Amino acid sequence: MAEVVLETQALTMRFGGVVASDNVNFKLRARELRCLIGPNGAGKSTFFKCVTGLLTPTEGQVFMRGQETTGWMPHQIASLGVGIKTQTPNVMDNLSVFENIWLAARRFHSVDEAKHKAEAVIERLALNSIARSDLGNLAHGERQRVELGLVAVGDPWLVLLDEPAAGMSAEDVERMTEIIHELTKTAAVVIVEHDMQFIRSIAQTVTVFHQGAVLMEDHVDKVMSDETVRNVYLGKKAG
Ligand SMILES: Nc1ncnc2c1ncn2[C@@H]1O[C@H](COP(=O)(O)OP(=O)(O)OP(=O)(O)O)[C@@H](O)[C@H]1O
Repeated sequence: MAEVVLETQALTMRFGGVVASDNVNFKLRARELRCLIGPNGAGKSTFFKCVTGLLTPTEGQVFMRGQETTGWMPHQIASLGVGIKTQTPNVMDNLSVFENIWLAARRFHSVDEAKHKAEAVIERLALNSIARSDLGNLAHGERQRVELGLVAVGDPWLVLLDEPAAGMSAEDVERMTEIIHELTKTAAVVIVEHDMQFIRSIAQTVTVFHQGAVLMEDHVDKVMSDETVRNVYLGKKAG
């Protein structure tokens, strides 16, 4: 069986009296693709933030390739070879796509290597046609793809994405799907997502969150036809 690259043990996050993440035991193996789903307020973002270092869990532990990372800062986690895309854009509008990706590559590589790396990522993610355009002139979907380029340039073995398809057109979502499949050739990928069409097009296994806890973890088709899950999405009490 493939190596476990991400694991949480009894991960719990409280905000005052609110248990936003409730005793979550999660495991992801090398090159696995997993979507985290659930209705609004289910605890997906809180879990994502605890794993990516934006929050320190109140209780429990996070492990990446067996290394405990609980309480680490996002840049420390990134230095392990983990690519993180949050909902806050991390790009410079007045620089071109190539320059943005080159700058990200410089964090890991020498000047010359960074150039080769940036060119390779642009090729790999099919960004050639917009490589010389300034970020500020790009459409929303294109910017999202460039942000995945910034993630890919570090050759991550684990990629953590918060709503990469948010606000995208159907065509953009299709391109994003291709990029994510490309990433899974070399990395395990976790995606927090709302867009069910997108989830169906990329995911095999999904983890459903409800009231901070994992309600179900199974194949996307099985999950979507499950009555408890359907009730949770419709706001009925989970039985
Ligand atoms: N900083 C915070 N302070 C207090 N409560 C919070 C904070 N962040 C999240 N919560 C609460 O924790 C619970 C889980 O929220 P979270 O944002 O993780 O859910 P979510 O599944 O990501 O929701 P959405 O799909 O709407 O983004 C909610 O009840 C929310 O109000």
